[in-house]
Amino acid sequence: MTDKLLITQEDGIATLTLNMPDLRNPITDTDVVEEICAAMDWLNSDQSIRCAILTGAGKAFSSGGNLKHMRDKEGIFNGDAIAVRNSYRAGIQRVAKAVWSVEVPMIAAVNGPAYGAGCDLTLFCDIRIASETAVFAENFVNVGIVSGDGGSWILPRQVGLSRAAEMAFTADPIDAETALAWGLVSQITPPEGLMDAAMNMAKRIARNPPRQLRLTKRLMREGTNSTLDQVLELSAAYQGAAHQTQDHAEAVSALLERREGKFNGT
Ligand SMILES: CC(C)(COP(=O)(O)OP(=O)(O)OC[C@H]1O[C@@H](n2cnc3c(N)ncnc32)[C@H](O)[C@@H]1OP(=O)(O)O)[C@@H](O)C(=O)NCCC(=O)NCCSC(=O)/C=C1/CC=CC=CO1
Repeated sequence: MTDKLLITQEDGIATLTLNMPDLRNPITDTDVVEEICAAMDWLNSDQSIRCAILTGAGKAFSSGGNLKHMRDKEGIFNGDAIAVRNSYRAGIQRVAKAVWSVEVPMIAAVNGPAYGAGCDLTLFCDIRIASETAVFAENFVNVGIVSGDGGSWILPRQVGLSRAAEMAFTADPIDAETALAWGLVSQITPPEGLMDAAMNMAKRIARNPPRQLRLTKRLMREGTNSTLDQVLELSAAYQGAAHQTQDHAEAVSALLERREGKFNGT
């Protein structure tokens, strides 16, 4: 482990901070990839975690692919077309899959620029809250490459085909106001209020029954690639299980007794 991904946890909320601020938090170095994937595994296995926040240290959320490594054909960019293709599979593509399929709700607290793979990393989270200083750029063509990290799959799902095309073809960054208008973020805050806003939302999520949060997220993920019939079938199965839980009984009692429910994941 290095200190390129900082992890803290409090009251069931994990905060993950990309931590290479001098380079604006690029995310393609092998150790960064491994740390992000390991963190997602941990979020899945630690049932005490109810919600996670992902942010960047310093001025940027993430500058995406490491341009210095690209320039020097270093690390994952070293080798012929086959080698680079395999590096993508073993690297950033695992990050995309791990973040997209992480079981707990994940909020991206976008504290500054999010470029290329950094932009897509925010999109694989469930919710995005932006600082006024956030900008989003799907700027792969501007670097002379394509989005090898699943951006062409996730961006149209988040902003629609037309706006995704505009972002990907122009490579122009969009500011926080535009991101809000396009539905890419749900909230804008002053820079100093960003983490409080993200924590506030995380707490509102984390006060709900934890197993049901994970199942709800899984159903929504399944919904992106399934028919209505398939989702109804799966949700009936999950619902059958949910109705048997103590947390369900506690939630119903709490609502009827006009009090806050206390949930323990059973
Ligand atoms: C808008 C910026 C992100 C931030 O601007 P600013 O705060 O003014 O910071 P700078 O002065 O520009 O930069 C500070 C130092 O950081 C270095 N740096 C910045 N970005 C990168 C990067 N991506 N890789 C390596 N180093 C980076 C910069 O050179 C400065 O270093 P020195 O102090 O030594 O000079 C702005 O920095 C910016 O626009 N950065 C480029 C963003 C970008 O285009 N990223 C690539 C997108 S494409 C992509 O993500 C590609 C892949 C490819 C590989 C695999 C998988 C997926 O993605």
